[in-house]
Amino acid sequence: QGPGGAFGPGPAIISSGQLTPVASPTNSPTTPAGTTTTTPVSTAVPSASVAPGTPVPGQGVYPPPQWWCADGAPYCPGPLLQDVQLARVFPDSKTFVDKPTLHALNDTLAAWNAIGGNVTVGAVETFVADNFKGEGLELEQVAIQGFNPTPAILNNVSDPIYRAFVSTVHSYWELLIRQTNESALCQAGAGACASSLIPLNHTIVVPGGRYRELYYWDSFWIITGLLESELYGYAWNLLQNFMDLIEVYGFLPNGGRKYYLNRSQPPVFTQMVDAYVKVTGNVTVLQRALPLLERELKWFRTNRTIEVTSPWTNKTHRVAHYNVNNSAPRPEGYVEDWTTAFGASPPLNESQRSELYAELATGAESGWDYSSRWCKQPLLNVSDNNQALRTLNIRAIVPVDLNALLAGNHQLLANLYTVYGATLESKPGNATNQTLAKRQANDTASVNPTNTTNPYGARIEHHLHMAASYKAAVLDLHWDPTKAFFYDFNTTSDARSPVYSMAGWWPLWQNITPPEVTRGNETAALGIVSGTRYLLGQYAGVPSVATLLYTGLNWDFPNAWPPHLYTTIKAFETLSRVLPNASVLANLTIPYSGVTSGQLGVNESEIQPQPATVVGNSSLSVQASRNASWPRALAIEYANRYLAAAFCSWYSTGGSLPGVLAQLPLADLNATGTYTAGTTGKMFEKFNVTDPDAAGGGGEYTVVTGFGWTNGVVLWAAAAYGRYIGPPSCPLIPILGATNSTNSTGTPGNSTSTNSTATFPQHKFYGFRVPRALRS
Ligand SMILES: OC[C@H]1O[C@H](O[C@H]2O[C@H](CO)[C@@H](O)[C@H](O)[C@H]2O)[C@H](O)[C@@H](O)[C@@H]1O
Repeated sequence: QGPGGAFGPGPAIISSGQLTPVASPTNSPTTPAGTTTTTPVSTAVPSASVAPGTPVPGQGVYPPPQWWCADGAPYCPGPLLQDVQLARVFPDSKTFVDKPTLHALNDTLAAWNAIGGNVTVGAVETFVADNFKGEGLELEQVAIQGFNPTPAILNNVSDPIYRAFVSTVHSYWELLIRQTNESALCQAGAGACASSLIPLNHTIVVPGGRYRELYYWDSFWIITGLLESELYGYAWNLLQNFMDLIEVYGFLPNGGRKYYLNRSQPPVFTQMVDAYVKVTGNVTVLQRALPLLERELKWFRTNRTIEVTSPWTNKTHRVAHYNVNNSAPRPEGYVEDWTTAFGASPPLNESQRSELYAELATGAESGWDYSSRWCKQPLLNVSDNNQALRTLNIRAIVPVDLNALLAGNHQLLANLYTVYGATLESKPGNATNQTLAKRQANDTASVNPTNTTNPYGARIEHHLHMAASYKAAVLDLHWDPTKAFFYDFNTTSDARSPVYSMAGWWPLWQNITPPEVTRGNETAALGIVSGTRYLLGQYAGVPSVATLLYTGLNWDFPNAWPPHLYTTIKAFETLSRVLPNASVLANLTIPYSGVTSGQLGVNESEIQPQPATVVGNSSLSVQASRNASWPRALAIEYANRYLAAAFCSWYSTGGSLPGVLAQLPLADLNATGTYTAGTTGKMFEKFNVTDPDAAGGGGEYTVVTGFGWTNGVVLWAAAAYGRYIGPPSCPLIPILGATNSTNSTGTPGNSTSTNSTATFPQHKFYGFRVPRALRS
């Protein structure tokens, strides 16, 4: 990869007109186009936080031009970008690079050059105000089409509060659907304005907040939710956009901005196509998708694999790692990356800085930006993350989740060829085609490489071989039979990483079971879940905490991310399938002493405490889980915790459900420390393992709300497990259920819940609220 590498001499750019919009296949669900509604464009005004005459730091030392950014636009690393970003006229580095220029690129560059040397913060402030438009202007919100206010999944949710909540989350898609705003688009050429947006031909669904464009791996959970919401057309549109992107660039970039073109993200496109085909039975999408799925997987194989010899078996495996060719700060994280390089001691020389920038971009490619998983010394200085970030070593790590995912992708692609080949064999228009496809897509056993009648026999064989190859690597390099869990493999130390992380569930998500478990050994399987059974009892919030190390990084304790809630439950579902006769346990949770030795990578004394101020641990509140086999019970309890966290954090930021649940009084909302006056409930991008009421935190930006994958996983969890889950219970938050009864169901200091059958808001909880801000 590099100049002339992945996609030719310069960046190829999709612009309207360059790509022929793809027609909807005849039997696809309606593909919505857009009727514009109010476009939520914010125009952050540049504002200096120091005296205008203050010189911008760092002048004269700039990173080299980057291979992916040949047009000298303001979002490309160079003097303009660095001086503007280091003037810090916006609190968030992403704001500036999302602003299109007001005038032609040439005029903008001329205005910049006119400033001359010795750039001051005031000069930057004026330059940005005079030459740039609102960030995100090139995308517009569109009115949702084909919206069914009562999708079938609502019937799967027993509790009335949750049902109304899920219905509300379902309605949030409209807030996140965008289409390229043709009228605001910068055309190609020197006389045109410049914008970092990659224009797309179809509607997208954005995560929300500062993430105002398409994101690659987020879109898998977004599509999962869209399918639950019966919004098949928007799922189809996302797939078409991804296919357009593969056609133009040869791979899928991190997101829909040109500054993301030097990297990808966890490759979940095959999973998206598979999910779409399974739910809709629409296999015609495969006609275009199959060659492009091939292309994406080949890109990973060509650009992101290395050979590693196992220290245990001496076998050599070709395995994937994240690896970005980059020698400049990330444009959207410029201040942060520059500060990591320059703001900590000892000073780094130019080549050390280049290496660091490659590591930082590679961390972003992993989706886990950033985490103790990738650091040589994650706990070096927890009050200054720059110290740990300087020890990033991600390119030398063979991530367990990535390799498990690739194994699963090849398996799914073999399945999809089988399905598509079968439909070609039957007559076009045959009414049984879709039924057949749907059945086969759900039946992995249907893949038969010796099926000579399938025209794709050779491709099926190839992908089964690739799946087996990645699977063998995962079981050799990542599975630790002593600790009974899957870990990253570190090529620097030639050993497995000691960090217990949620990535370790991905092999089971992708149906890779260790040999002990495959043989039906329940004791071995209980060893795998021992750590998570302990965490379920230890913490009050969503137990799928990224890691157990409290570093202050975004993908570490206490943050629990929606994708991992999903993949962990999927892993439990795999165990449930492999062990159909698994026991019903008297106690689902266990003490630390019951955890397989060494599994969690930290001693009991190093386990972060559950703050006593958060009471009302909602674990094991689900009656159904008490009678279920343990893999199923774990899945139910995880879903319960997740729905509780999504609901409670939304409710404590002003959420209400007309006729079902009143908004909290202002005094209570203010006490939460997360409420912003005048707003309604927020859907957070991540949660806190210790507190179902709170959002996650840390990382390089303020917690984001919206939020695509959060909503997608709420809808999925509700559809799959909502029937088992009773009323929500939020620690120390009075739930103002609509009821005529004045009976209190709570006592001071306990969490509570309410039945929600009646009609008028009433305080149901006479407890007290501990302001989050006062908690340790
Ligand atoms: O601006 C900082 C980084 O933001 C993104 O990463 C985070 O948000 C994404 C969107 O929800 C998510 O996909 C990713 O896992 C998060 O860590 C972006 O993807 C990064 O490239 C970017 O540097």
